[in-house]
Amino acid sequence: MNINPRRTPLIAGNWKMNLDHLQAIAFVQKLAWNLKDANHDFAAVEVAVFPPFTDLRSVQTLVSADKLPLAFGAQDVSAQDSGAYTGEISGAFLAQLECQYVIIGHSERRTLHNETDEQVAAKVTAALKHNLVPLICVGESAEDLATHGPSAVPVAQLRAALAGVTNAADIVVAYEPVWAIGSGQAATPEQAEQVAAALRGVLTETLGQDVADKTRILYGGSVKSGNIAAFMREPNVDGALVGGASLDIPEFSSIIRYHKHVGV
Ligand SMILES: O=C(CO)COP(=O)(O)O
Repeated sequence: MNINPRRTPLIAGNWKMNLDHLQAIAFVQKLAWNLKDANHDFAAVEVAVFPPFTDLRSVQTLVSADKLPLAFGAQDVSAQDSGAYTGEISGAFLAQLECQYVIIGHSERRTLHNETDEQVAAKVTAALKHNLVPLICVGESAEDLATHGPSAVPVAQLRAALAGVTNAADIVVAYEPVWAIGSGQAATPEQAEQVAAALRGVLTETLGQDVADKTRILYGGSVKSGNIAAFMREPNVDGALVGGASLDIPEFSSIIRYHKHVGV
């Protein structure tokens, strides 16, 4: 288990394009009750949800009114602040909605929307400008893995994403191998650790030891309640970015409470 006191584990749920704003309210309420009933210690394992843009105002209102100990964020952000960018969402708007985090460079953005490393870097800079913590996603495809080995592509993607980051910024990195996303075939904990260690090396190189020590690196790709504990035992894995399983309250709650039900 990760015992680095500088890194609070983070379990994050990326809802992708699921749950409308009414469903989001019911879901977040139930998730919070479920975790409260289970006496979840939010200071020991942080929980964040990433609903679609159209849900964020509803989630913010609920979290704020009921003082729920849940963090939330958006699934993407514009590199621009404002102007003639139809369909884009400014980091300023997300900050006004009290989003703490924003996912940047998810593989579905990179592959389905041809998002480049340069665009990812510009979005990271924009997020930091608006005091949002960028949750930077990196990961190799099955072809990349066969051609370049396990860490070359994620390492290059992270270097590129940090191009405009100069100071000791608050960031989170998620290693999500493309072949493991939604496939039911998760990486092994050893594979995740190998890449996470290489990514921490990039953080040390670019932002210094202190930032590298306190930055959380998550694993994502077919995380379930049955495999989370093994990932969390790895020294460089500080949490998970969960897709499908984050939409099932008992399952997501079980992932969040990984140390209870499997005795890590
Ligand atoms: O893409 C993911 C989270 O961002 C992972 O998705 P799954 O957990 O559904 O594999």
